[in-house]
Amino acid sequence: MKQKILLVDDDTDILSALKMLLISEGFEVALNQTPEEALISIKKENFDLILMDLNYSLDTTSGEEGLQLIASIRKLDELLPIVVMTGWATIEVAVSTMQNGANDFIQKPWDIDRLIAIINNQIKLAQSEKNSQKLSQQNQLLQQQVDSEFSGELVASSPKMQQTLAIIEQVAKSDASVLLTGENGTGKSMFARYIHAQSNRSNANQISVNMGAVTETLFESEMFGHTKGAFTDAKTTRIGRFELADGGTLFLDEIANTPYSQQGKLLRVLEDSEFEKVGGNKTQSVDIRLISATNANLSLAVENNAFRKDLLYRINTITIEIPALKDRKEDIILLADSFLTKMALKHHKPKLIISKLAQQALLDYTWPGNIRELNHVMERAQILCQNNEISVDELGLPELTKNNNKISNTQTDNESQELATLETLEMNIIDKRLTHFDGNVLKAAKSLGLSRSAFYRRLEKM
Ligand SMILES: Nc1ncnc2c1ncn2[C@@H]1O[C@H](COP(=O)(O)OP(=O)(O)OP(=O)(O)O)[C@@H](O)[C@H]1O
Repeated sequence: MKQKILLVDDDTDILSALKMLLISEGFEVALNQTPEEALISIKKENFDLILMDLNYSLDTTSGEEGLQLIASIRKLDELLPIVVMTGWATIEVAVSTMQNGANDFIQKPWDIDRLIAIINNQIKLAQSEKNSQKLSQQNQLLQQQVDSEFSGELVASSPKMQQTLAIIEQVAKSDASVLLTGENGTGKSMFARYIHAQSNRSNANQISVNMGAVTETLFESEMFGHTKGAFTDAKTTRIGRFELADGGTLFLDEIANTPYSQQGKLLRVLEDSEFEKVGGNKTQSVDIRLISATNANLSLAVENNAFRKDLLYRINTITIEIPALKDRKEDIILLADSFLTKMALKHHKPKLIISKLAQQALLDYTWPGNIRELNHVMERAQILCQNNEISVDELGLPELTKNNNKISNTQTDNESQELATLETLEMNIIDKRLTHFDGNVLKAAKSLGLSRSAFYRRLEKM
């Protein structure tokens, strides 16, 4: 795509000469004769650079109008390169324009090679500044993902998971929108990452958004970004998640929790692949592959007017149900074992083994919290284990805890059993509420008198 330069000068001869020169150098060019026109153009269109005069009204030489224009452009966009031209260059003027936010300065009549070199340099610099802003935001998000999630190998040996994996691998290479459904902790986020890694976009980033954690008021700013000054706290331009995911994959987790009032906006961007930053009126194009996940029944949510039907059709080109752990028993011991391997490596300790009885207990349990719960059970067992073999008691599984009078001879054991019981109670209540409210975190949290973040903290603990 050609780079676009806005030329601002009251002298039409200069505009024509520069236009010819820049077009011959491969740029696209737009022309304005006044600062007012220039500001309107900049608000409407994306430019890669502004090349501008300092004086506009007849007989003025103060440069005041130009300096004001620079300041106004900077309020709209901190990174847009501005190169100033003037016929009476002095050091003071140069310093003053730079202090007001211009990036470089050239004297009229211009030296063609120098002008082109300045333009190319400034465009490159701005581009790399934009990229580094984008990268640092992407890094932050990716770091959060890496910190919060198990990054071990994917266990999927059961016939059910083999079937699911075959579909996932087939779908991954296409650009189709994928909706992953399944209970909490079944691995939807993990499979979203897997799909991205297997896709043709794997060299670009996958950006995740937990839709349940985005507040209604900040929804647009979070998703589409905002311009500097768009609202009181908008001190700098912010890049939204759509823009960060450009060229890659956008993963919308807990999609059922998208505030209803924002669903129309989300749909529009998904359909048009275009959006505007909050406070800006320039349209930006974006190229993303969408993966969404939910543990809610979205068709029911549509019937209850909690989820837009048209949005559902847009996100569910392919729906893949990730089976609950109780329906893929063949994976349980393999998963438990892989968690133990990972923990042993992490803590530089010998790997523990699981006794035959403990293995049977793991197979008999129903795993309402699925793989996340299994991970936590193994983590706790690793801490409580007295020797190198995990016993049934040390698993502390809920049913066993309730009926077991024989265990807990030490005080530590007693405490951990009590903790297990409380955790279990809490987990059961949270699970029931989530099922009752069809996976709607906000409603479930409210019904328990908890804030959304307090509820998420507990979910995370589970
Ligand atoms: N097949 C798998 N092999 C190994 N680990 C897995 C597998 N599936 C899930 N996990 C691990 O289980 C945990 C829960 O998985 P994940 O967060 O992907 O579930 P989820 O379905 O997205 O949960 P939620 O609905 O609560 O967001 C993570 O630590 C993940 O790494």
